[in-house]
Amino acid sequence: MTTLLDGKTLSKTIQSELAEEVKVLKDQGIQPGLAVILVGDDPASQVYVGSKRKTCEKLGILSKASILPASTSQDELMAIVDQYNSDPEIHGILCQLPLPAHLDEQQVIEAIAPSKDVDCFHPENVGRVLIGMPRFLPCTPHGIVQLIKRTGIETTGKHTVILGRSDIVGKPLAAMMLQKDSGENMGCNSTVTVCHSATKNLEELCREADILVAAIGKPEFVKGHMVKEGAVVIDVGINRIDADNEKGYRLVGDVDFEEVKPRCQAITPVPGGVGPMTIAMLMYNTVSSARLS
Ligand SMILES: Nc1nc2c(c(=O)[nH]1)N[C@@H](CN(C=O)c1ccc(C(=O)N[C@@H](CCC(=O)O)C(=O)O)cc1)CN2
Repeated sequence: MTTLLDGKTLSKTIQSELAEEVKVLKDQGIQPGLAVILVGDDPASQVYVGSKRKTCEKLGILSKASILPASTSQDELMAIVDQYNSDPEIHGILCQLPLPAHLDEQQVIEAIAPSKDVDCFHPENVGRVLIGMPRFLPCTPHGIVQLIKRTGIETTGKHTVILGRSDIVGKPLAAMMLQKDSGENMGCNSTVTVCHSATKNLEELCREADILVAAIGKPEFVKGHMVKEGAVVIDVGINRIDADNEKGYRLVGDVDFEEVKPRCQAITPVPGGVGPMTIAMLMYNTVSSARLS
């Protein structure tokens, strides 16, 4: 029997825990607040920003948003970041990615005060994760580790193979899976291999994985023959492919779910796997930031 790693349900459990913590903070006179910046009209980004705002409301977190046109200039965007940096009601700031092509994402990321960088994208916070002294943990990798650990899946001594070397998922997840597990730091004591577009023996490496994480943005790339019997498969991909339905698309992951599922010990679905965990861990960071303020 394959275990379904149900991120939708686990994210609700984590949200309930956080709602309790928000109540405690409010009793102490601390109202957690998150600022979300969205530039342009990318439909998927609009969905994610909407979910972030709704989740804040549900948890009792103050949410402020700057929804800006695609024509916004770098200077205008930087001014908004500055404004939130000095806003005492705001403990977390995020700029939804990707930004329109004319804007410099890295400059925006580096302008966010590290103490309010709840995405954990600022170089200072990325560096802290790398040396095992995190202020925040990056949301998607942290969501993956929570899904694995709270299901009771062993990570110590296991071989984790990550497909994709993005700054948001592949690289920080590699650091967390590699990190020595010392109880509270979300380290996993795993042996890690990161595969990318120039990796030669990618299929062979995938077949060696005890834990296989697909984060390459290629619809249904991982096929049954690439997965070892009894592996744990984590699908980070959220790809919209054309479909003859009301929405005109359906979501598929980077894993061919039907082919891979029968071979696995456990697998995340898409939708309802890693995606909802990303938002839960963003809320976790916002509450932590308020607690630290
Ligand atoms: N500033 C950031 N930008 C982006 C991040 C991020 O963490 N910070 N990650 C992704 C987008 N993302 C959050 O922002 C995100 C992606 C997917 C989901 C999610 O819940 N997906 C659902 C399906 C939703 C749908 O219908 O499309 C699921 O998988 O079940 C949440 C957040 C890139 N940008």
